[in-house]
Amino acid sequence: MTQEKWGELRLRLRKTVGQNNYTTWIEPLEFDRLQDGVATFQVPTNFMGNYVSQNFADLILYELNNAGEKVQRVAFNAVANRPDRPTTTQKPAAEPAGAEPAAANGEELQAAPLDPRFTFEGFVVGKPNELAHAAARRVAEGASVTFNPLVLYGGVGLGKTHLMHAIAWELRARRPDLNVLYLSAEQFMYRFVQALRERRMMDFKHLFRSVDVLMVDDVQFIAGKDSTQEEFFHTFNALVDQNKQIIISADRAPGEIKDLEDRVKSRLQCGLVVDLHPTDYELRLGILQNKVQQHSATYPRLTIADGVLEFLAQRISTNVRVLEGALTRLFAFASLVGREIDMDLTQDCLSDVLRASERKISVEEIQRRVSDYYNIRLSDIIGPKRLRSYARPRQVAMYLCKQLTSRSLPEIGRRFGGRDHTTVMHGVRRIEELKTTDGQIAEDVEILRRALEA
Ligand SMILES: Nc1ncnc2c1ncn2[C@@H]1O[C@H](COP(=O)(O)OP(=O)(O)OP(=O)(O)O)[C@@H](O)[C@H]1O
Repeated sequence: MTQEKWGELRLRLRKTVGQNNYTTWIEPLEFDRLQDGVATFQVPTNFMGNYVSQNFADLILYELNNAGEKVQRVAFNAVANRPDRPTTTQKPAAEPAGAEPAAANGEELQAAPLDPRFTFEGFVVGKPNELAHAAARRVAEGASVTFNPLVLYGGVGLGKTHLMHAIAWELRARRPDLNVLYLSAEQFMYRFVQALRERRMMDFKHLFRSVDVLMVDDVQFIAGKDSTQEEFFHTFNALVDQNKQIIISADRAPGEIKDLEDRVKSRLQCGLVVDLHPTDYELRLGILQNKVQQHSATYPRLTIADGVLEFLAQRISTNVRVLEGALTRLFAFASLVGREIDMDLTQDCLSDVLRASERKISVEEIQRRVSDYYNIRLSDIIGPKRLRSYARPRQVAMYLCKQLTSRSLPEIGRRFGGRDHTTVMHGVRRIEELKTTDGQIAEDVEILRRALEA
């Protein structure tokens, strides 16, 4: 592909993602090469590479193929990286113990940029994250240090980095006098290795000991890297001695990080350790509603049909990043095809994501649960009787099959005694209507859904 062609494609992407996203994320991408089905772009930083890869890679891939290029994958390479350490959708793999990489030059050695969207205002609070949020808020007040360090831990994509950036933004606003340094554990290591190579350890020590608030993201990265851990330990102690605030994130509780020295573990456990629990349905729905508002600013003409967000919150329960990615993709595709975001578009556009996060709920299980619930026989749900006392539970079961499985309408029809797909569609629509007018049906459906998902 030529640079000119990329230039044209880029402009097409601007239409889809909106001017703001374009200026921040797409315009800085430099097309490098297309080889063996992989289109590689240069990006200024790792952070940006990860972000673009998570949020826009699908769209870029789509546009490239749409323009006739044969591309299977897009990759983003931070300018500061060595050529053999590309930034792809994955987080950097941990180095084998002791094998610390050579230092990189340039951008990567600066403090990591803060994502403008990762603020407290943009963080949706629910039961699973309320403690972590409250602790983060407290630290962000910048008052006297009450717990040191604050350790936020939790599984992938549950909002650790978001909360850390939010603290940093808030501190910048409230206490501009404080020297706040936010960086990933990986960057800490690069800085350390570079200082060693350039024989500038004094500068390194001075820099890290002069910050007022040190925030280190993904600390599990330094596990197994002995000299980096040692330096981290000394930095940590020096700052705690000066009563400077330290905030750490990790993907698991400090005690459970393999190959992290005991002395580092015990230091991390000295302060307040709070975890972000996996999201629940209500939190996921809240996050989706919040993100829809953000997308609506970019795509003011797009509408989203009732039930779509509830469906996504039910079906995608892995992590928030996947949920967000799904929504970004939906908006992008809906704007490309100029359609409302309804259930059909959602199922078409997200079939891979939905399949991947599909629960193991079968049509048979739904039929069994529903018949137990309404105290009728399984054969009455599947059989031909049209009595209301069978027909309504049958429609509820069809509705739940449509919501909770990836079966198509004809497939569902077949499993309900060989009924036609239009009968299933009618049943699903009927329950959708009744859910809004008949409180009893709404409650039945909700109880059954929860029982099936439990
Ligand atoms: N409660 C929330 N409200 C709004 N957005 C959220 C929330 N939790 C997570 N997100 C969003 O989900 C995405 C992933 O979050 P983040 O990067 O903070 O996860 P993480 O826990 O640091 O993951 P990792 O372990 O991969 O580093 C971000 O875009 C973030 O804004």
